[in-house]
Amino acid sequence: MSPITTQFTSESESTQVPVKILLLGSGQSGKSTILKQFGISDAHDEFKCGIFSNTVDAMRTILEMMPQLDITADPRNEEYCAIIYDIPATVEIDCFPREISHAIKMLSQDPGVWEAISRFSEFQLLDSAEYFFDSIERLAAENYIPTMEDILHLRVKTTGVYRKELEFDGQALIICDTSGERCERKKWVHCFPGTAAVFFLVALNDYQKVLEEDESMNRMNDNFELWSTVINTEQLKSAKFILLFNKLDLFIRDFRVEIFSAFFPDYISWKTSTELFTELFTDGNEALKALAFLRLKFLSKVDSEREVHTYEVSATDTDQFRGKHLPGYRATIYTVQQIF
Ligand SMILES: Nc1nc2c(ncn2[C@@H]2O[C@H](COP(=O)(O)OP(=O)(O)OP(=O)(O)O)[C@@H](O)[C@H]2O)c(=O)[nH]1
Ligand SMILES: [Mg+2]
Repeated sequence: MSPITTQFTSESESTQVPVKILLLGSGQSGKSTILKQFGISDAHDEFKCGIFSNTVDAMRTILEMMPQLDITADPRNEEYCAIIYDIPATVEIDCFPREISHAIKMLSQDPGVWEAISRFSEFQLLDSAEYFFDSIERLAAENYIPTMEDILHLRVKTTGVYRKELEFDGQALIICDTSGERCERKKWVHCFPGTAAVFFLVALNDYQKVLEEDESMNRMNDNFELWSTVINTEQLKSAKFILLFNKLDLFIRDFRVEIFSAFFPDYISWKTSTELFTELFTDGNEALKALAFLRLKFLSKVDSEREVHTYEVSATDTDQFRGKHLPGYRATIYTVQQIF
């Protein structure tokens, strides 16, 4: 049995007494994606429409941002830009018209579009944009049925609180998935009574982004403030806390030490002294050093008597969730199932 459920089971009178778990964290930290890992076991047709809208919306956002970023698309792709612009904003399609999928395919090969994607920190771009663009031919196939991986990449903003009852590893659980958007966080308080554990999610790549609802606020700073508030909340004093550092795949893929150290000016001196005095960093992976630093930053906001478990995950990674070891990752990385 996994570490968290083992604790709950030994403490609760019976495995049939449901254990209440809250998923908290800022918008897009991956709360609903974690929950999907428990709720969906197979491919599902009903997610098609959302996947198509995510794909079209992401391409439209990029095209709309390109003039502001001073980037132009290849003039030969103008007709494809026009096709994307012509799709009504609220369109609900459950299969990709050939014309649209072809336009997305051609545009996703445009160097201007690539450049805009590489400057994702300057605007609000869906983390799954590249995943969907890379999969466009498969998504547009006549007999397409979304895979588990597609569904995990789908972004649907949560509103209010979504409560799910399930049995996991023989233990009855009630999982409350909340909305992380600032204006929705006041609703969290209604879920606090009876909470056994809080899973607080932080998207590791947030240091490169600003909030959608307040573009003057860096998302990592918002995470620090939110974490300090939540961990010190009186009504959650007896709950166990699990700090989940999510989007490890994107953090490692996009890690740039100069951006990270510009955001955390004390990082380089910390790294240098840690390298001198410990053997922690023998594998030389820069992103994992930064991860160790971030973990300390978050834990520094916690009272010394308080126990907090930390894990790093990629909530969309089905290979990881099948328990495979990923090369270059530390052996201590758990799957979400293992953590529960
Ligand atoms: N690549 C990658 N994408 C992720 C990961 N976790 C979540 N995502 C994507 O990030 C987006 C946001 O995830 P959600 O689970 O909807 O985030 P949330 O915390 O529920 O957001 P709100 O409902 O707005 O509070 C989705 O498109 C997910 O597919 C991850 O570990 N890696
Ligand atoms: Mg959600």
